[in-house]
Amino acid sequence: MNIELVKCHGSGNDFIIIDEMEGDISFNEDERSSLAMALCSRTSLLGADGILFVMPSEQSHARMRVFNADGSEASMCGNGLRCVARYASDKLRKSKLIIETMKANLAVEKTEEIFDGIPTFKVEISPVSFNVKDLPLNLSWETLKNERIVELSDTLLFTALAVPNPHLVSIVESDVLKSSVQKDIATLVNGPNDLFPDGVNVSFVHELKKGHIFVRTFERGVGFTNACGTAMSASSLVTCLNGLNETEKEISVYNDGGMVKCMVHQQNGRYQIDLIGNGTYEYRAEIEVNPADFQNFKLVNKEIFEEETSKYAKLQEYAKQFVSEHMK
Ligand SMILES: N[C@@H](CCC[C@H](N)C(=O)O)C(=O)O
Repeated sequence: MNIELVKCHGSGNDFIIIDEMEGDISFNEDERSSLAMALCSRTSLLGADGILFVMPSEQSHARMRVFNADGSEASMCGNGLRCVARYASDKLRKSKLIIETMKANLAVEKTEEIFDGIPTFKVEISPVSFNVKDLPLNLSWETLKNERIVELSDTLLFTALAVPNPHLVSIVESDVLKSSVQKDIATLVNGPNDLFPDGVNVSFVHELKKGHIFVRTFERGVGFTNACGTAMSASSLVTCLNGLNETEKEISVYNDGGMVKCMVHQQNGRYQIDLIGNGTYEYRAEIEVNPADFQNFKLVNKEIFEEETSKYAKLQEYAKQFVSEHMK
């Protein structure tokens, strides 16, 4: 069979978009997982952090399912939702849409450019829960906010939250950020362990200056990525809870792949975060696959979006410069 795809990224967190809207291709659950492992492998002809399947929805304009590079399915993906927002808004010619995800129907919209010439999308990140059961995190307390987990570190303070995929966030100094501590902790909680039976995305956050933070994430099912949208949203909320930032005020979130903006809203005791950033097309391609052997797929053609890539490089350069000037 032949599959047409679009390679897209949000802050350098890159995805293969496969469109199942028309019903001319579809996969069973094992095939989706095997396809993700085969196409996302960095040694393959494509390579990505995950696959985004765009499907028809009965209640929304489209449905997104996200599979990590290791073949596991995640309940949400913030950078991926911006990519799907771009794809679906181009396809359906609508600038505001609702996208069905595993646990919620989320509002997305094309918005003012975050940087010159960069197609920009605002996506809703919700629901948010601090209940450890929702990650799940096996602790006897109901929530974990700025607490030690002695099995992981004697000194760091962690906050656990589901947005609704699971996140463990710690605000750290730059020496900790530059050390191997994050990798060691993330490897532990994403292997066989009693605390996080389903694994967890682990983020270290560093304040660059008021209203500007740096976030690096080790993603469940992938490893370190250039950025993780749900993690940057969760981290922005954690900085508000810690008094570093304020709700209803824009927070610039820098990452290894660029920069996004987040705004945390609180209404009737519930949090919701706006994640605003690029949805950049890298290329369009067609592959030929044998469903019994996805790994040996052939690349039939590839059309690169040079202009988008070069415009995005300017944003990346700006973000890199800002981080190097403000990292204490
Ligand atoms: N990169 C994504 C999150 C993808 C899913 C995550 N690895 C998980 O397993 O929860 C984002 O931008 O949010």
